[in-house]
Amino acid sequence: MLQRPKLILIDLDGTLVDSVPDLAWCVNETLDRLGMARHPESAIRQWVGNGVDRLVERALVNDIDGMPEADLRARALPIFYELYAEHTAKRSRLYPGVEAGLDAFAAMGCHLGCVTNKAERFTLPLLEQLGILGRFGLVVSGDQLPERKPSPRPLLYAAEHFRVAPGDSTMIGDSRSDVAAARAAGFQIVCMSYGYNHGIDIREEQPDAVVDAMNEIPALFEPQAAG
Ligand SMILES: O=C(O)COP(=O)(O)O
Ligand SMILES: [Mg+2]
Repeated sequence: MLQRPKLILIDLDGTLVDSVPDLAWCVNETLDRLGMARHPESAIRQWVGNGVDRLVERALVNDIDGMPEADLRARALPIFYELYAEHTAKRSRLYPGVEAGLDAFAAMGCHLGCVTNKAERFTLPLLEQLGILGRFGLVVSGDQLPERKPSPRPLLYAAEHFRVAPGDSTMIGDSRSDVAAARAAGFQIVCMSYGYNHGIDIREEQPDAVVDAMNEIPALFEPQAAG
């Protein structure tokens, strides 16, 4: 059993939202406009998780570790930003079990926050358009603090905001960055089996638990002490 948390922080892409259909559409439209070859959605899926700039950089060189020339990057990013601002939630959907999971966390009396590496200008509209922005007492986006996941900093910032100790906090995510950030922050970490961990099974990162749907998570926590 996992300790019953007072604070739950939840990752966005690959955890709450299947955002790859919009991200892939925008990446490929950007590549088209630059006269470059498109990529299959399955490749693009592996590049999500380190922010939208990093996604575009990887797509421009078709390599998760690569970096494009500065002027190609500078031409591509504004095209992608303009497209993604329009296509933030056109094809993106909440995963099954997310709303029921959020209901259950609220019923447990937990503070809830969203901690993502996605830039704020896309994070807030995405949460809003999918109808779950109001569920979170705090949203920490990838460009809001000097460091993002896998740094523990956004998690510790949120714990401080809610005045909850890291040892009473749980992170829910889908990638090795979420596991690393949670471990370094002293949070418990639960991962979703369905997310985007760069094509690698998240079980290899040894989170405290792996589940197939968010509404399975409340049953992992020890029951509330009587009285
Ligand atoms: O790569 C991104 O833009 C965001 O990814 P995350 O929500 O999984 O942190
Ligand atoms: Mg994620």
